[in-house]
Amino acid sequence: MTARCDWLSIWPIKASLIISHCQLANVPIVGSSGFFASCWDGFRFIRHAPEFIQRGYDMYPEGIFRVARLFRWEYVVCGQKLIKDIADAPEHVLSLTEGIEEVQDIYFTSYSPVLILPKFTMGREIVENQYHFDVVRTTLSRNLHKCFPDVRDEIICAFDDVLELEGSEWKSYPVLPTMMTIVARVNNRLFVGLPLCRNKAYLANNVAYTVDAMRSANKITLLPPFLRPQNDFISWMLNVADEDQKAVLPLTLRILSVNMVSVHTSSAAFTRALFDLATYPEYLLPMREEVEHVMAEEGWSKTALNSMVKVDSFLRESQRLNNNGSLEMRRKVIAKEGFRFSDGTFLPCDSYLAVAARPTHYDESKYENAAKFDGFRFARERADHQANNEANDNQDVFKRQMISTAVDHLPFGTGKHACPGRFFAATELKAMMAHLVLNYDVKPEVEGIRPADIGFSERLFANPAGRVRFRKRQ
Ligand code: HEM
Repeated sequence: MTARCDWLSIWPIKASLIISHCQLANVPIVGSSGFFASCWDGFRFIRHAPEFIQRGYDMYPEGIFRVARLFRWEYVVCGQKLIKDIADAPEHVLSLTEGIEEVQDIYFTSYSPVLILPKFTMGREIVENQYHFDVVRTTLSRNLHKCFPDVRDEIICAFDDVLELEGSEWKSYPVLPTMMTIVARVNNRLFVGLPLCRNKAYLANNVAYTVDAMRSANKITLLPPFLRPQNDFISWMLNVADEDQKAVLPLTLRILSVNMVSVHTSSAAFTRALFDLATYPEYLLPMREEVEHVMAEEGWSKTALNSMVKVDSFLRESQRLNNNGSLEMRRKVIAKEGFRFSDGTFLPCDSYLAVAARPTHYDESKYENAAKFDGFRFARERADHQANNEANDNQDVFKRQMISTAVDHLPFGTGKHACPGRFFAATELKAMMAHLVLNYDVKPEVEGIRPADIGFSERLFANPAGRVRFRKRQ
């Protein structure tokens, strides 16, 4: 099952690259190895990627296989040990930025527009100096406690303004665009503060280009530091940016970049959780009771969210089953000397690889009844974990919370590039879910039917037309 190279002279694109792979990468192929047959597989992959990847996973659950894409091979990595090799590899060996650039020509991954758009529209500076990601990693996460009242305030106002519910009426909403509006407002309360975060033109422009953010940044940079407003992302960036990065345009591009990386991902995750809630309504009351109980004991705070173990478990389970697609953790080997996995498999420089995330999440050896939505599976595990630790007087932290990444739980990736925004995302989504179950009733548009994800190649998108009905809690 090794690659044959005789046809490569007529392969129009990247032939030299593929030739070098033929010579060096001794990795089994899932699909066909002949030229025309693998071209055909490249096309078939667009419609049947999940089947190809699942088939490979079933054959090599602890190994690496490759599948033909239109113009290249994709190396797909499975199993705890090898995923950990990727997780531990530094950017100058396995590059996330370059791994993602390739797929952008065809479509955006959920989190990657920020990583690719810069190359074409914002200049290399934003890619080469990613200090705004360090701000996400450090200051943003550190400020979540302090900023939580703002986040909560924005959640309440945004749900009120966007859902516009009166009395006991049920209203049906397309979930994805509705949640995108809410998430964009909540995120921007933290990124640029009031009143800009509620400015419709600004929010709408965000996915295009943020003219208003530019104006706002313009005004802010004109102010002396002690007059600069608030505790928000712009002010955190101003604290660490080099002098030449404090100008309006660079700051605006960074805000745009953080918006792009955060709005789509968080709204897609919440949309899917809502589809799950409408499909399995039996989870609503237990979560409502939990939120009421925690509120009564602790009030609304970031710390109180830690006690909402059912809400946390529900969101984690929803992410497990509804990942963005079959593959995650895309990388390109950029080290000239290539990359060797701990099992000895060698991938040459310029190889593209990714992890078989969805098959991992659906693997029966990793999760009991893996294909079944079990919203409180992690809450039960947490209770067991606590009971055992009390018995052993052991202070081990429970590692299956929404923010915990692992080689068998990859919605945020894992390792060196694990999503640094997940602490904010989890805070926001848990607070939104708590607010929702406390204040609204939810039911599906069509009883028993969950809006199907839209698949393209290995990607899965939350159905943008999928609707759910809401009314004020009765
Ligand atoms: C539910 C919401 C989110 C999901 C599912 C998600 C998912 C991901 C994934 C899968 C990666 C790539 C990991 C890898 O390849 O190893 C990533 C990277 C990243 N995410 Fe998120 N993300 C979310 C929210 C956010 C938010 C809210 C922010 C910012 C405030 C953010 C900022 C980033 C950044 C900066 C990176 C690049 C990290 C790096 O290059 O090392 N994400 N995210």
